[in-house]
Amino acid sequence: MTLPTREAKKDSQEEKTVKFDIQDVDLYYGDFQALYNNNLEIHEKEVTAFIGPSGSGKSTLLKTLNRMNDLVDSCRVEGLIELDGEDIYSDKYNVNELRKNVGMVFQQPNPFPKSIYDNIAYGPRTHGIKDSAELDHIVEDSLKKAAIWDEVKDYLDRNALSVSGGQQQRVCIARALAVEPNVLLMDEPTSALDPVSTSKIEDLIEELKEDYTIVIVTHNMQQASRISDKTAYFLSGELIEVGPTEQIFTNPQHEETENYVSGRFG
Ligand SMILES: Nc1ncnc2c1ncn2[C@@H]1O[C@H](COP(=O)(O)OP(=O)(O)OP(=O)(O)O)[C@@H](O)[C@H]1O
Repeated sequence: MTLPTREAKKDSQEEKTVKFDIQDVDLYYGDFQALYNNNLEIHEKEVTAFIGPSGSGKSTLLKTLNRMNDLVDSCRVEGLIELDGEDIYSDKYNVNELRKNVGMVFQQPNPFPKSIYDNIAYGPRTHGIKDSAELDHIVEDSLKKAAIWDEVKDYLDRNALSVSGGQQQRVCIARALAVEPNVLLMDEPTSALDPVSTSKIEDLIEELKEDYTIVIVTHNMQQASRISDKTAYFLSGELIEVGPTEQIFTNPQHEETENYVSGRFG
């Protein structure tokens, strides 16, 4: 079921379309409060980076955006998170549809122990696509979008776990793209990769933002400054500051942000 969409909200100052509108979000794991009153707009076809020290809540907020946190029994979310103007935590919201629209890529490349082809075809098949020519087309198109087609096109039957870590991560990105999401969530997608693979993924992210809204958690501040349009700084579950990346790195408004981006934190 596709939910009706209201006219997308625009950010009044920037005239950008708001993809996610996060309002007054508190999140608890049992008695422990991990997020405090987070308010944030994520704009369409931009890269938004979440930065901050370990345990500050970056991954937790990221996972609220496709309800991955539903898998944690003790987790409770309060507040409002809208995607294209619809409350994604409403009882009426279709979570399968949400996860199709909002794909996720993790820190450790996690291809299925199957062929490269079957990794990419898995999602489309579960959504009912059986025609082999159509699947072939989706596999090729997704691998091309993830900038790995040329490297694997002659080895599509090879087990995805047998290619390099950097290639595995691009296979995982292709797998996420195969179900035609419009948002990609990336949780430290390059932290397990060497510098060359990291640079390939960064180039890819730059290309993908033409078509997708991307939210990336990263510990690498140079990476955030290289690839993101907006940066959000988190500390102890609070969103301290969000703004254009250049401003956050050169002229932050809060002392805590300044301390972190200048490396004086701790
Ligand atoms: N499943 C869970 N159950 C209980 N507490 C959790 C769970 N996941 C995260 N937490 C806690 O919530 C807080 C925020 O964690 P989170 O992983 O979101 O931080 P982070 O900023 O992404 O950290 P890192 O950079 O180390 O990945 C931490 O105190 C963490 O221990």
